[in-house]
Amino acid sequence: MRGAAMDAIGGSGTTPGKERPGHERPGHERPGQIMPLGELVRLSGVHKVYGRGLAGVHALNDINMHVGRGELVAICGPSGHGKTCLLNLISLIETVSEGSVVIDSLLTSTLSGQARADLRGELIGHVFQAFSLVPALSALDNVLLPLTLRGRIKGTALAEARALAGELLARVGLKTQTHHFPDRLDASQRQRVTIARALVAAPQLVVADEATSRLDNGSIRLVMDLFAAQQREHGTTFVISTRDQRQVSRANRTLQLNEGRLCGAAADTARRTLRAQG
Ligand SMILES: Nc1ncnc2c1ncn2[C@@H]1O[C@H](COP(=O)(O)OP(=O)(O)OP(=O)(O)O)[C@@H](O)[C@H]1O
Repeated sequence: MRGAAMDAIGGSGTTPGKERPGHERPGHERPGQIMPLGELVRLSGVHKVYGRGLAGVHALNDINMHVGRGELVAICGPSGHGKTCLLNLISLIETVSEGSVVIDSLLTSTLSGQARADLRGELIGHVFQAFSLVPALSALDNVLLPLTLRGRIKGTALAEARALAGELLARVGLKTQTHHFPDRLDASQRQRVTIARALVAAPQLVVADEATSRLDNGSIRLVMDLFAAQQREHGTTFVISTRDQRQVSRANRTLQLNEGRLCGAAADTARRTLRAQG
C-alpha cells in the first residue's frame, strides 16, 4: 500500500525519522546560488531532451524563468509544447538535460534522488493530470496521504489532520463525498480530491497540471477561490498549467510556451527580470 500511495502523490513520501534535506541545504553554500528575497523558483538555461540522437525529442529549450513567493503563475500553450514537462522539472519529478533548477535557494541538480524526493515531500504539492488516487482509500484518506506518509499520526494530531482534510474537501464542493471511495466519484470529483490532497500539508509550492480540466464553471471558481485564499493566508506559491481563460485571468503572471520555448512578451519580461536580479 505504501508503494502505491507514494506513487499516487509522485513518490514524495519522506523517510520517517530521517533528517530532512532542509537541515543540510547544500545549495546555500554555493556562491551565486542564494536567491533574491522573495523568489522561490528559478530556472536558468534549462533544456529537456527525451531520448538520444536523431530520435531525441527536445521538449524544452533554453527556459529562463523565476516564480516569486506567493505568486500564482500560469503556464499556457498548445498541447504537446512542454507544459507538463516544465511542471515536472519544477516539482522535481524529472531532472533537466542541461541548465539548473533552484528551489528555495537549493540547486536541485546537486541533490541525490532521495534528497530530491524528501525536498518534494517537504515543500511541494502536486496536482497531476492523471488523478492517481488510491482506490482502496476514501476521499478523506486520499487527501490525508501526504501527512500519513510522513509517519504515523495519532490522537489530537490525527483528529486535526482529518478535520483539515474534511474542510479542504468541503471547500472544493465535496462535503458530502468525504467517505466515498474513488470508484464512486466522477472525474470532476476525483480531480477535486487531488487538489485538496495537494494542499493538505500546507506546501510552500503547489504545482498543478491542468488541475481544472474536468471541472464546470462553479467548481473552477471554488478551486480558484481556494488557491487565492491559500496565497493570501499562507503565502502559498502556485505554478499551474491551463488552457482555461478564467484561470489565466486570475493569475498574477502568465508565461506562454510554444514548441518548448517561453515566447513573446512573457519570456522577454522573465529574461529582463532575471538579468536585473543578476
Ligand atoms: N517521457 C517522455 N518520453 C518521450 N517524449 C516525451 C515524454 N514526455 C513528454 N514527451 C514529449 O515532450 C513534448 C512535450 O510534452 P508535454 O507533455 O510536456 O506537453 P504539454 O504541453 O503538457 O501537452 P498537453 O497539454 O497535451 O499535456 C511532446 O512532444 C511529448 O511527446
